[in-house]
Amino acid sequence: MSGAPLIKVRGLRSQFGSHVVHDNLDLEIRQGETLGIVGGSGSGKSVLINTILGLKSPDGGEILFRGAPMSKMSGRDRLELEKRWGVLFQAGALFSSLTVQENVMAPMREHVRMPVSLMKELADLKIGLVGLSGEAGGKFPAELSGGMKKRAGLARALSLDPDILFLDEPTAGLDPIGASAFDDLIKELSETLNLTVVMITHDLDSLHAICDRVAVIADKTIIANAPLDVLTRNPHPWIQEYFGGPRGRAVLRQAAED
Ligand SMILES: Nc1ncnc2c1ncn2[C@@H]1O[C@H](COP(=O)(O)OP(=O)(O)OP(=O)(O)O)[C@@H](O)[C@H]1O
Repeated sequence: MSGAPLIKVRGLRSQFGSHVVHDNLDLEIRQGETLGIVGGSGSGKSVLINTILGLKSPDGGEILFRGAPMSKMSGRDRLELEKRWGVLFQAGALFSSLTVQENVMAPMREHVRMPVSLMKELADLKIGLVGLSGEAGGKFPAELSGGMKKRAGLARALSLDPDILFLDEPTAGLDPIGASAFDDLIKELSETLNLTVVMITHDLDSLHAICDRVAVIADKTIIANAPLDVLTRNPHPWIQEYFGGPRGRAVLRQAAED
């Protein structure tokens, strides 16, 4: 279920030296939706997410949160806001020297004051929520499979009960069964926790399985942002090539049968 605009990117320009990545890019993320972001390699998907997250400053344009420019927020308001955002980066980025439980507790230690026993309890709750056993909580990242690492990363992203979840290629590196199970998990969590999900992905199955809308980056801007069935009728050459290839056609055939 999606609703009012939550985040608006308006006229974004991003560049590194003379290399312009985004030029006059507009994007709207709606409350409660799962938005997929696709685009060729190097088209600026990660830079876009990093800019929304405040890890990179816009070189032009602005990011609005519930209508308010984020650049004008006080440091304190910004920090409060960021506590409500969960992020799962591409590599999972777990601390290798900490157990899964300690990894999930890390954002709590940084942002909230509560007894460690309560943090442990909450961390175990999140670990269960992503489908990991209690035993996994005591393991170190190196002892986990790729799929388990992703789940542990997701549990950490959920640590502070976020409203918005940013996922950078969450199913990359998983086998098709693992990827499909992870898609199901994200869908289930977004529905039960009423999350807004913004997800970079190259995975056509994920786009079909969980995204309400899909935004396409090409030519330094968002060229389309629509539900998958509408998007695939867009004549832009990149969209036609992406969705019209053999893998794209297979997913769309499946979508038509569902
Ligand atoms: N810190 C940086 N310094 C210089 N250039 C950068 C930096 N970060 C990103 N870029 C450049 O910005 C462009 C967009 O990068 P970005 O990582 O957003 O692409 P992407 O669409 O996420 O690609 P992929 O699908 O391959 O992960 C690339 O040309 C990249 O080289």
